[in-house]
Amino acid sequence: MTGKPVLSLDHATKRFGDTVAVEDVSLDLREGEFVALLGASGCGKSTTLRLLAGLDQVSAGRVLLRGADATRDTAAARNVALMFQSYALYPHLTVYQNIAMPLRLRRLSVLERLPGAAILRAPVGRKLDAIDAQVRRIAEMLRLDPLLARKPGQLSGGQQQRVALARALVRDPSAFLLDEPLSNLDTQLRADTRDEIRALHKTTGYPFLLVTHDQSDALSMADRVAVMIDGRIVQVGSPESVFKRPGSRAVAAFIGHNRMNMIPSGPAAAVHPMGARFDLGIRPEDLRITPDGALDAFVESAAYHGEESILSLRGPGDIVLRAVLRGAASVPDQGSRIHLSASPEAVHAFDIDGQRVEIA
Ligand SMILES: Nc1ncnc2c1ncn2[C@@H]1O[C@H](COP(=O)(O)OP(=O)(O)OP(=O)(O)O)[C@@H](O)[C@H]1O
Repeated sequence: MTGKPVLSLDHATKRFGDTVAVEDVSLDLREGEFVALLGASGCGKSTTLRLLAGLDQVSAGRVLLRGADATRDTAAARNVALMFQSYALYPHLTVYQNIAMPLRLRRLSVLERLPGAAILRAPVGRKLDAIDAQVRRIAEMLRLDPLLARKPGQLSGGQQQRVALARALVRDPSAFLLDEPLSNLDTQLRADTRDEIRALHKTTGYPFLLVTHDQSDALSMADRVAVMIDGRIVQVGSPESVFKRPGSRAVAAFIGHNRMNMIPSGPAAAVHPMGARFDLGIRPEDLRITPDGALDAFVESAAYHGEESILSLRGPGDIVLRAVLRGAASVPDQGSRIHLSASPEAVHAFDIDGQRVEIA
């Protein structure tokens, strides 16, 4: 990664009473990059984001802004843009007024915000002109210009989302943090908004941090994925590396639409020689039915899902396995015996502590 760090956590820990929400987390958000913080519910993602934004203070460790200690800086001084899943627009204000609001609060005094203030004093007029130019620039970028006079109630969900994005961006933030921005959206809108956020990242060049529990969002949108489990970041890497080379059993189990099969050492030797010493993981979609496959299994059930079929299997030593058959592959009968194999690069090995062992 080439860019300089813009916003960083340096060995940050956050406790709430006896609960350790975030433990010894170090993470850089660099110039122009898109990072996804991925983890299950309650693992500490939102707290991490709040620490970066300055909405919560670290219990230990530091927050850095462009390399300088910002641990005690207020949220306003860090100027980080935030977007949450509920985008809470002001319902009584127009789209234009919603987008302009952060700039009015920041640049105008209480008196200057009164209606008619611009007529009385020229400097106020100039400030309002500058705000107007900025609002129109952002509105154009997000294709909101035809909607500026509407109120939020007169917009679709996706349009409201774009207004919220515009309002967050208008302040020219140091970084843009998004907390589950897609979770309230239906499938189509979700796909569109994903594209929208990706495009926005490209156009603006701000560092983006997306907090999500959804691996598809993380893998499809980010340059780097940070996987968080129980308050710790356990692996950071490209989407491909996190998926193809999970650093631990826990990451392997978390990433992938179908949970990775774990075959204990011993029976696992049927699949790969390393299985004599290590537990082996194989994704259900990487198991193939082949007449000479070394892994015997009994078909307990087969569920047809249209594009794929999922087999529930019982393997040697009564281990439970799943296999995903794609496309036109013929589905074996319930109660039959089959033979399975996997190519060596689809086999992951884990030691007794659950850490990845390279076997290639
Ligand atoms: N203000 C608080 N007081 C006490 N405990 C808290 C507080 N905020 C968070 N926690 C606890 O810290 C842990 C991490 O919470 P956090 O909201 O960061 O998780 P998350 O990964 O964002 O979860 P979700 O995806 O469900 O939003 C949880 O156990 C939560 O109960």
